[in-house]
Amino acid sequence: MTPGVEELSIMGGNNNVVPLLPRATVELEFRNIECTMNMFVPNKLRFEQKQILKNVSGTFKPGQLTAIMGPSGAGKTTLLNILAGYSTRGAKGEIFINGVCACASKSSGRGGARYIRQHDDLREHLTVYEAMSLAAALKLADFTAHERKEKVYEILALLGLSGTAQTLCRDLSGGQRRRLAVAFELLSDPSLMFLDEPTTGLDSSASASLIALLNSLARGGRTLIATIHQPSALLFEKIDAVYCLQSGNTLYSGPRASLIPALSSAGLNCPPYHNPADFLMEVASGEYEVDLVKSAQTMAQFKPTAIANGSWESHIPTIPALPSPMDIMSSDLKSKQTVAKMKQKQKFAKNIYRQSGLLRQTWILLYRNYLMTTRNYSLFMYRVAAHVVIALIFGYLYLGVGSEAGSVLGNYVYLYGSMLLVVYTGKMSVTLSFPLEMDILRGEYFNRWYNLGPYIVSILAVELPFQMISCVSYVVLSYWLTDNPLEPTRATLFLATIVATSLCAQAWGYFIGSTTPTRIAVFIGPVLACLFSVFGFCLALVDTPYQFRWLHHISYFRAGFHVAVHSVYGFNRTRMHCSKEYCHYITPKTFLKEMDMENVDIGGNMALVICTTVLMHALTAAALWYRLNKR
Ligand SMILES: Nc1ncnc2c1ncn2[C@@H]1O[C@H](COP(=O)(O)OP(=O)(O)OP(=O)(O)O)[C@@H](O)[C@H]1O
Repeated sequence: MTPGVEELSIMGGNNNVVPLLPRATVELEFRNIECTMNMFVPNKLRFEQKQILKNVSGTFKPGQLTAIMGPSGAGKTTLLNILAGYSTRGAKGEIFINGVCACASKSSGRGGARYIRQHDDLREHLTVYEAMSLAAALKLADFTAHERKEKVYEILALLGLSGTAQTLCRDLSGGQRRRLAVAFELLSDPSLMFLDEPTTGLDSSASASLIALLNSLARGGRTLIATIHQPSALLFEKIDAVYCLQSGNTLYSGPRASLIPALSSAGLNCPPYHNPADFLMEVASGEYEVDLVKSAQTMAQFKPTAIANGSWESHIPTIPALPSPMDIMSSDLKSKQTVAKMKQKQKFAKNIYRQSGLLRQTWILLYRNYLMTTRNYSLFMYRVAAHVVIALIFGYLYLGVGSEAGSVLGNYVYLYGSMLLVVYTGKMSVTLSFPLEMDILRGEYFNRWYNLGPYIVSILAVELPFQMISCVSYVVLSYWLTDNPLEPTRATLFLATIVATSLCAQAWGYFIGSTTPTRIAVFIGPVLACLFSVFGFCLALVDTPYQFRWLHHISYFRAGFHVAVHSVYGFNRTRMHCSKEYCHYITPKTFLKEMDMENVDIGGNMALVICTTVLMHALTAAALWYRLNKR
């Protein structure tokens, strides 16, 4: 199959047409796709194999909007995910993009495919224009700022979103959210687009306008494939081709216009004035007592020439089609200026939709995070306020214990409590929030907005300072209230240890959040923090059973805590003030000796904390890469 070449244009609101490029059309063919998953059967307490797709084949053509239909659980999303390369677990078979074979089990965007998921996770605190501009900056490296701006406005106009340009994404309606999700991907003008249930949750008018839009995009030469549950007759008319699944088998594959005649050929006659889509779903759900395997075979042999004179669909009202980008261009191409502009663009047609470089991506993502943070600073304020409140409470409970020889154990508990606090806040804030971020990251990464490295840097560049500021606000206040030594070396070392340990816990939080489902992460995080905290606080190394000593050595909590205690009582601190008759720990050295902290290797312990932090971030990056690339 030779890819056709289409010339497209999208018109801006100001009649200033920026021609889009000659774009190869994509024909997608798939053969013998199977999908088998291992499912845990609780009653039998074992895994069993479930075949979700059974040898399905078909072809999706450019210039058409194809609907994958079928009853719930028929395998629509599974097929869409495999075809898009979005999730290919358990898949087998062959997929051909313009005749070039790609293994179905390989997870990657097929032929630059874009995938729009059912849950359009948007960056809620950006306006529509900001979100689009930032996406354009990431995706369109070779466009000038002016061209990008023009293109953003053109696409917003095309999708009927011009009026919402300054609206925050969180305030958009369901239909507008879906259209914005499509708008993001149109920036790079993909030839192949997959949409998972784009109309779910929309009312009939929003669904109609979205399907009309998809139809007009398909007319521009794109191959559009969408899973659709049960379209109304009005929506169904806007669909060009239907691929119907029934329990993992193909029931019907062909033009929408041939559906009813094909069903008739298998003895399944759609009642007059009945929505053909509803009828198809009733057949696929087994409401008619027919052998569906035989019916599917008969329909597969049906030749479209047998279509009746169209009377079967004459009762369906016609929706006026949106002007397609092709139509728009054909009229505007008359302008010489436009042709010149197009020729100029054609020179670098192959690279025009090049993703930005890594440094630029980092910069754009940092700016995006900065914008979102400034709009949603309450979260940051709550976090700092919580640390300040705890500092005041601890400061009040342990007031002045740091300078008093009789209160050394009280101060020891304050130091332990401080360490525990920063470890928990550092870890849990990201352990729980990162899984929410995963979904949106998965979508943007799959659709090639950016690389993983810049994304991680941009996230850490916001989270690290947040946690540092929170820790500093806690330490400064509580350390002062507890009257611990204010000598610069001791105070700085204490602060540095607390911050470093908190950041290490945060790195653990990222690792747990990126590798475990939230339900498991909520207890794995605290359990690990608790386990590590035991070593070094209540349990000296000599008292630790041999089989657990490795935990003592790798515990970042122990390392940080020992340095913190040493910074307060070590470095030959002189005798302390004793307001009682007898103070056992009047010499700080006695206390350190009894706590098995007399010889703390400051450098070694700090190195352990820092290396663990780096290691956990590296493991998080590796885990994320694996999850995003091996789907
Ligand atoms: N990861 C999985 N492990 C085991 N079974 C799965 C998995 N994902 C999907 N399935 C099963 O595969 C079948 C098809 O699922 P799929 O989501 O593709 O159906 P669908 O046609 O899109 O359904 P719906 O319209 O309800 O979304 C279902 O029975 C589902 O339980």
